[in-house]
Amino acid sequence: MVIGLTGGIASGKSTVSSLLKKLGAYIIDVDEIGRDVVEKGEKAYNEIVDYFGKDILLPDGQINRKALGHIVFSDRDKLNKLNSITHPHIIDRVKDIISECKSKGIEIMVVDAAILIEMGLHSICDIVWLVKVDKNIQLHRLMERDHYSYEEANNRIMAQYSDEKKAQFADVIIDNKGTFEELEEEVKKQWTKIVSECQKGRNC
Ligand SMILES: CC(C)(COP(=O)(O)OP(=O)(O)OC[C@H]1O[C@@H](n2cnc3c(N)ncnc32)[C@H](O)[C@@H]1O)[C@@H](O)C(=O)NCCC(=O)NCCS
Ligand SMILES: Nc1ncnc2c1ncn2[C@@H]1O[C@H](COP(=O)(O)OP(=O)(O)OP(=O)(O)O)[C@@H](O)[C@H]1O
Repeated sequence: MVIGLTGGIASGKSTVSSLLKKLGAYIIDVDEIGRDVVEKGEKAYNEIVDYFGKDILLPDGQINRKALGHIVFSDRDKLNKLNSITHPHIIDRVKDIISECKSKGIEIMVVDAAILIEMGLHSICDIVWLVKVDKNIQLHRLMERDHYSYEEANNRIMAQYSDEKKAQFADVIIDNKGTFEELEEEVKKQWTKIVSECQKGRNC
């Protein structure tokens, strides 16, 4: 069973995936893979430097993610370019990890990605969970967590599909407007359903 876990930036996906990890799921963190594929020496690195120039490099030659983020989240064409360079490598790696997990007999995998649907990764998942959150709460949590200005936070939110659009692809919707305890209770409830489906032999 491959669960696609999506939701806008700062909706609470990492919080949900830590709970799922404790419950026994194997977590595939797509942000982490995205960081790996742009490391110096990795496949996407040269293409990014060729297109964006050496100004986006740190003194040690690594990509300055803060600077690159600043550029792409305020210019849609440049974000599309960065996506066209990085996404094929990220998708390949996610598929490889899923195959490896399956060959090791791991039963429940979670693909945690804010832009799971935008990347088309939902098509390789058996079920999609959406963590949704009211935009004002999202803005507040994002500005607090990453110390972004209102404009920076809003640009990042606007670079992703809305919850309404994501909901069209979701099998399960978790509303994260409440407390951590309420979120944990909902995650456990959904987990119990998945485990019972697996025991009945569906999707697993
Ligand atoms: C633009 C970059 C350099 C900014 O790096 P930074 O360290 O500041 O952010 P980080 O990678 O930790 O991402 C933070 C959040 O931004 C959002 N985000 C990241 N990339 C994108 C994108 N291409 N489109 C929309 N939102 C995105 C996600 O919600 C993510 O959780 C980096 O995000 C990047 O290389 N993105 C392209 C690869 C990608 O799509 N990764 C995300 C897969 S889910
Ligand atoms: N129910 C909640 N109540 C209060 N704060 C919360 C709740 N859920 C998550 N948060 C906080 O909101 C912030 C965003 O949550 P989290 O990091 O899990 O989001 P995310 O969807 O993984 O973000 P990203 O897309 O950037 O990876 C964090 O600071 C987290 O502690």
